[in-house]
Amino acid sequence: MIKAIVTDIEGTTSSIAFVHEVLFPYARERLPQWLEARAGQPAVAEQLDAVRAMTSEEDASVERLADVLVQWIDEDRKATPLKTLQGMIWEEGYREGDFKSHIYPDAAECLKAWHDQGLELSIYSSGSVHAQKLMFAHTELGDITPLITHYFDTTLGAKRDSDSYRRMLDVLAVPPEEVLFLSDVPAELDAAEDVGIRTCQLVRDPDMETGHHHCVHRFDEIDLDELA
Ligand SMILES: CSCCC(=O)C(=O)COP(=O)(O)O
Ligand SMILES: [Mg+2]
Repeated sequence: MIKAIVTDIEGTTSSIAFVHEVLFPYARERLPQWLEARAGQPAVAEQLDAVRAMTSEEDASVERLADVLVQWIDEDRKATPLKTLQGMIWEEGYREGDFKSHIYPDAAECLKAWHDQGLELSIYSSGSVHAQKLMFAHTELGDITPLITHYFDTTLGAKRDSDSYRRMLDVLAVPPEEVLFLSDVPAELDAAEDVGIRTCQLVRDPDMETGHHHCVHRFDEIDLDELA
């Protein structure tokens, strides 16, 4: 019986277009000036040092690091310091009312119904935990955060690495066969399946790559008994 559900965000609860056409450009456009103004703040300086370490450019200027980070945005790199900085910039966007986040109505409705049935709901995204909380607090359909227990990001490990799901199970403290992971990316589902987690692929777009996992188009097509 499924007792805990963990869901991906981009392409699963929320549209890829919102992430790639609203969030990423918002951060990309502001990042150079934003960094120049805040590079001395400890929380920002820590991330810039992490980028220096990752690129082996120990003496890189803030301007150089901004170029690296913009390139990482363009390559959709899931690097933890980039994701942390993006979350800080998006916080300003949400606060200023520049955008609200997208969530598919079927996802919002099912998360609410599953929560009301007593299932424990968690998120696993490459976006930072801070960015995830902002995203679910500011959806077009209201604040979804009261439904969510755990948030996992790349500090857990990469989403295509089975060890990340092993660590997740330690936190969830639920046997793997009682956990369902939802994602639009077969490689992420493969990694979860490797440790015994049940899987279901969201295929929001007919052109999506599929694997051998059970597929649905919407959350309300998910039959928890069938997947148990
Ligand atoms: C927290 S919303 C921003 C999502 C994001 O930055 C991203 O890279 C999407 O990754 P996901 O693992 O949700 O596909
Ligand atoms: Mg995804």
